[in-house]
Amino acid sequence: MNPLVAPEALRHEGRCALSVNVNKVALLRNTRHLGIPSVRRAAELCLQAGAQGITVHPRPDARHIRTEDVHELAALLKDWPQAEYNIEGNPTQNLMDFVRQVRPHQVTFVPDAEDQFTSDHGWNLPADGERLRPLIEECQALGVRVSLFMDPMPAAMAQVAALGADRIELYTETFASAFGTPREAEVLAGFTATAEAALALGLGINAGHDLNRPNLTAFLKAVPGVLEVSIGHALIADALELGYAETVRDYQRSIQRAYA
Ligand SMILES: CC(=O)[C@@H](O)[C@H](O)COP(=O)(O)O
Ligand SMILES: NCC(=O)COP(=O)(O)O
Repeated sequence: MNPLVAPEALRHEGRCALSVNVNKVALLRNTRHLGIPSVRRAAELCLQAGAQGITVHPRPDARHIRTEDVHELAALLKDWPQAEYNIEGNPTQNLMDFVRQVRPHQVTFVPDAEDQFTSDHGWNLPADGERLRPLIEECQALGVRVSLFMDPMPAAMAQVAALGADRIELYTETFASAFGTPREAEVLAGFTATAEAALALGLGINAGHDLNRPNLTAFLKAVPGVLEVSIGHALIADALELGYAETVRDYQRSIQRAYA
């Protein structure tokens, strides 16, 4: 069992849950027909080490996470009742089938094109809003929390709230690329202002994209109320050197340092 407390309990402690994105384990696995490295085993080792959730982003071209991975991880997560399953994707493409079949704890709507290299922008509201509204309602009717992937734009938070979404996921690439440069403080201020606007409207806050061990503490110190970070690329790269367990523990230490 997960030795740490559940994400909802963490919220009350003012701490942040770590959801490990295992896309890149699948990417490596898919270069042979041998089934290694195992996505399921990677997720299990991360949960055993104290991760509070698993994230996948099954892209339409199945370049990494495949349909069977989504189902296998859903089965695994049933053995981890305190951990959360977060599925990311574009609800106008393949995402809703997964939501209907698997009913994860959370779905993150991301406005990616079918052949997107990697996610690189948030939703454009209100332009995309009316397409999203019925899909948000359907997810919520299935008991699935909905988070919208958003750029750091305080003024857009009212549109998110008006759509009835539960959370935003702050797209953090601009912070990651500014980290350690003279632009860092100014860029972080935009994230802080967006989080404050979201909190004032009762929205929950997640964050992700290019977060890593060096930049995570600074982000969480500056941005209030972050309930969950989903981290994949850097964390799996670290795990190639350190192993999953030591890597997850190290990211947890980075999170703890933000609230020390
Ligand atoms: C939604 C998001 O932030 C992405 O980071 C995404 O989940 C990663 O996708 P890739 O692993 O395909 O780059
Ligand atoms: N939602 C972001 C995510 O799951 C992982 O992004 P990255 O760490 O792979 O950039």
